[in-house]
Amino acid sequence: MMAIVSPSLLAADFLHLEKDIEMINKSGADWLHLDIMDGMFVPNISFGFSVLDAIAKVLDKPMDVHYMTMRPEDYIERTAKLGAKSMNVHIEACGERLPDIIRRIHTAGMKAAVTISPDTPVEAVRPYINDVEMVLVMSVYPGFGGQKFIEATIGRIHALRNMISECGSKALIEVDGGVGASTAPRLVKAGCDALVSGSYIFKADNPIEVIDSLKQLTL
Ligand SMILES: O=C(CO)[C@@H](O)[C@H](O)COP(=O)(O)O
Ligand SMILES: [Fe+2]
Repeated sequence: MMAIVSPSLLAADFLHLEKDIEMINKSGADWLHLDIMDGMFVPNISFGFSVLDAIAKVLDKPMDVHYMTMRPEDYIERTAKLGAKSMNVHIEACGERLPDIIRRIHTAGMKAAVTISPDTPVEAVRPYINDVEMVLVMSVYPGFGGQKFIEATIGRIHALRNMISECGSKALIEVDGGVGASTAPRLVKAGCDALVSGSYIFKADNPIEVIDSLKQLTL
């Protein structure tokens, strides 16, 4: 099976977003990854619904929305209205509200992904592993694109892959941060199903070729 590729729009040219969305539509990308930040959960602010609404009108690919916000549950219905495929919420932000948030994401018709930052033990997702469609593993500290990949992520992916098979879960594993030529093949080998990649794709001379090269990585 080919790797799922989800380019992260955070690294796009925000003055010419339409051009980048058209490139994504033409490319072999499976999803488009959209990073929402609130300046509280992470020390940065990205973009909000006015931008998401505009993108939804021209995008042909499913939206993979990554909420780096303290209260992602306040935006479940609006995210579903956009037509988003999945909503990724951080376990560190949701705490004991997580089971209810997962239920509400499902009721709104979306897939739910539980997301873990680099310092959160993989074991923290075990209670939810049979309730979510995906686990998003951060391989950088959330908040900014273009950071260096944290090597310990490879071992975390192995551990998560084992947990998923032990529990008979169907959850996909997605990884986000510093994914590029030297890290992607090792991540896929360790058990990742889906690769989020921002700078490596959008800063390339030929992003469509880069997306294809990531897709060629077989699971
Ligand atoms: O969620 C985030 C950052 O918080 C990511 O989605 C980044 O946007 C990935 O960018 P690169 O590390 O691939 O440049
Ligand atoms: Fe992200």
